[in-house]
Amino acid sequence: MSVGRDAILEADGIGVRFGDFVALDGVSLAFRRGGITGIVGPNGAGKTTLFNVLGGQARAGTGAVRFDGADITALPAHGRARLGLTRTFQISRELGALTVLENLLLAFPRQPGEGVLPALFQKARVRRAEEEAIARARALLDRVGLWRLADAPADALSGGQKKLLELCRALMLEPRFLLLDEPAAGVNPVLVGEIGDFIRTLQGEGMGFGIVEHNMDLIAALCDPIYVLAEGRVLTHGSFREIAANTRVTEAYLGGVA
Ligand SMILES: Nc1ncnc2c1ncn2[C@@H]1O[C@H](COP(=O)(O)OP(=O)(O)OP(=O)(O)O)[C@@H](O)[C@H]1O
Repeated sequence: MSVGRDAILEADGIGVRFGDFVALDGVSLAFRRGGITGIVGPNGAGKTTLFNVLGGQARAGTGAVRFDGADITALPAHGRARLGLTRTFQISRELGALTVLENLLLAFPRQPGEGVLPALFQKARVRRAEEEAIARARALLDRVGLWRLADAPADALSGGQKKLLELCRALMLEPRFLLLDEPAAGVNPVLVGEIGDFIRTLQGEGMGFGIVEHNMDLIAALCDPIYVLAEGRVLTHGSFREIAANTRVTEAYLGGVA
């Protein structure tokens, strides 16, 4: 399957080493504009490392990353977010102590400082930005049914609610393309379904996704194409039916890359 000119995000020959260990070895893949692309593979295959390179949290030793035709290989994460590319992060212990609403407000992009503005205008501008952030946060929390928990500490949420909060944090940046790191991990099956529905709704609004996930039900329900990573390389890619029928994929999951 070729994504070709439909690609919004592309990785080209990405190589990452940790000392002598090769975590990614010339990985090339493409994410379709407005599509939902899956990345699966056994533990240690390099999926999170690849997401870090795509999101700007880590630099590759070799290769290039392009977003919407622009070379973003050297662009830091906040620069990528400004272009419309962002990713989710697990709610850390520090963020868990903050309320649900505070988590979203912290994620709101800050305006670049304009030091020459008189203090009075600056204040008005900051207040407007705060009001905008609160309105955006409220609208998102309403959508996922978490507004009633706005003042609760994030740590008090269930695993699934935390995943929805992670998603909303990323949505505060109004991305065009979102990388989701294990959106179903630690989530009960009912909420996995709800998270999947929400992703589909966002896709219907024009957003594209890349999803790293071990939950094959969610991958099968949402993703096409799906890339299979094993030992730092792309083993194959295709529809869920195609990769499920590929014996090299089964073997990779059982421990030996064919
Ligand atoms: N900072 C690091 N230093 C050394 N080795 C690392 C580092 N980060 C990752 N690795 C190694 O690189 C390999 C790929 O790790 P990565 O987390 O990308 O895999 P993964 O496919 O996301 O695995 P999982 O499904 O278990 O999350 C692993 O062997 C891991 O131990």
